[in-house]
Amino acid sequence: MMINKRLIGTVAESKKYIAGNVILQWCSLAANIALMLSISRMLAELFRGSASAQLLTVTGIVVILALAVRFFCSIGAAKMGYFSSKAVKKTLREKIYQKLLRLGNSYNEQVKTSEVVQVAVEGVDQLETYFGAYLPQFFYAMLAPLTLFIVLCFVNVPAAVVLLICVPLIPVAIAAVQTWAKKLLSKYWGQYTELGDTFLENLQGLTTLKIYQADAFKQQEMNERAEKFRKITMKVLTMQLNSITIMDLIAYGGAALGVIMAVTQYQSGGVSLEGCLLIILLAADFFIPMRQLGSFFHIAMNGMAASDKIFRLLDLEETKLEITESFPSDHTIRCSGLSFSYDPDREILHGVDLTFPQGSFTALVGESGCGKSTLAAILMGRNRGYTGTVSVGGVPLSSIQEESLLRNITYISHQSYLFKGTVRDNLLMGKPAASDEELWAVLSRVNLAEFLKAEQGLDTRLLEKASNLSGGQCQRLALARALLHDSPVYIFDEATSNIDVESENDIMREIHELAKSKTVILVSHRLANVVDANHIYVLDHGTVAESGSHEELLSRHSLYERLWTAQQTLEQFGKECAGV
Ligand SMILES: Nc1ncnc2c1ncn2[C@@H]1O[C@H](COP(=O)(O)OP(=O)(O)OP(=O)(O)O)[C@@H](O)[C@H]1O
Repeated sequence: MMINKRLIGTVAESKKYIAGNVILQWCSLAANIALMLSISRMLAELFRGSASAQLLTVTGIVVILALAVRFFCSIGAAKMGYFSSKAVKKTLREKIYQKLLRLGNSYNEQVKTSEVVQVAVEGVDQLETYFGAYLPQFFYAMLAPLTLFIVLCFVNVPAAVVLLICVPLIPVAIAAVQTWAKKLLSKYWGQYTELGDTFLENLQGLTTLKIYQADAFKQQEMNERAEKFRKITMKVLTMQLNSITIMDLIAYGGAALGVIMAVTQYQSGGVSLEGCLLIILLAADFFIPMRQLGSFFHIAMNGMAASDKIFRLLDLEETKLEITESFPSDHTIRCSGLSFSYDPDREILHGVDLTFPQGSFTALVGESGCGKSTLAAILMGRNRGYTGTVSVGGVPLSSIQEESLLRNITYISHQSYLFKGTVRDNLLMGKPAASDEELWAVLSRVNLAEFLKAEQGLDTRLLEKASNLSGGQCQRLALARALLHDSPVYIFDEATSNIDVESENDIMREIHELAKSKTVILVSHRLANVVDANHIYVLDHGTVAESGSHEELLSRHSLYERLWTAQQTLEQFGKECAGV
């Protein structure tokens, strides 16, 4: 009945709160039994006309005491539920976070970021109710009917037996609905996320939709999806309401049966008037806990689905612990027979051999989709499932600790991430101890100092993803941060794509400057940027088509020369058009 031992074991701390919750609910039940016992005795005496003032006083005291116990117990139980939920949220979110840290740089190979966010936020929230409400109710729903059965056995055994037998009919009814409900719920969640994705995409691309007047069509598409979702939501609600009706029928039917039993037993002299009244007053209590459990059932189902997702994430294979090597001082990088595929049936790199000597300036060029960025991601430790060897100073890349690798190789792509905050905050990520003078010096190198001086200097605020800066300014700032990082190896992956010529020239000038003292790997589709490289690898469909210096490659009259001529013609044409 949806009790996941592994899940409970994972949040062991919650066990004591669940136990506390059950004990408090049980105390409340005991107080209720005392209350009903006292009331039924008083009613019987009143009926007989022999109620004494003393009995009325004692009943009054018992009523007040029992109500007070019930009040404090229900507050206590709610508190226990809260503590248990708190422990679950804290423990599971910490575990997910630690797992992500252990998965490291390459976590994206195994799980999508959106899934991690969904699991860590919504998934954990769903388990909060599972631990805080469903689990305590599950145990209490077993304990309560047994307690009442024992008490009523002292009053009248046949009535107690009939009531106890009727209780399991509720879980049987729940189990009958479960198989159908599971299928329906998984369909419901599928449509829910699908609708959410479409809605978000259309909202983000609204300007584009307006430009191409495709918004009406997209609206119609979204309406159709929303209508499908409405229908399935109604189905889920109908299923939930129907199952509640079935449970109510069993619960109140069972209680009515108990009442009938009590009355017939009273008529046949099998039970006293007090006993008969007590059975009538307590009959409903036999079923209420199980009925309550039934209404938590749907929450528990969602909790189970969420826990499956959480464990799938927690069970992902991790980087091996024996990875202990530091980044070697000789940082010549060698790839030999390197092959890589994202999908098993489509190989992207086919056994390439490349060398990036220490202190050299090497370029990777080739047509779009030939595998340049894939190679850069392998060198950064983001793509791990390769075959062949990649080594740094003779040490396999896979045995170098990720932290050490990232401290020694700085990667700058065309979409460098800048965070919301000040320019200073972003720059200090590169070198936390840097002084303001150092920050200004590096900003001057990337030609950003003047612009920032006209703003609020280092305290200039950046919006999320630096949306208040131009593309060129973002890249200059990202380069400044990378220069502060001061690592022996730099990889520039199309770092000057989609930016203005002036920014491109500034950035390229700095890259050339950097190449005098560091190992620089430059991935670029624009060949004019790689003319000065010591060595150029030309990739073609995942293989090294040719390599050499710019002059050597031109003299071969092969692929490089063809790409070079095509680009030169295009750029010349562009200049002429601009001149006209
Ligand atoms: N995450 C991914 N999953 C599956 N396939 C991918 C993934 N990333 C890239 N690819 C595929 O791998 C091939 C090489 O992509 P890569 O980004 O390395 O090329 P590139 O040479 O850097 O291209 P560009 O110059 O256009 O950036 C492409 O065919 C692309 O479709």
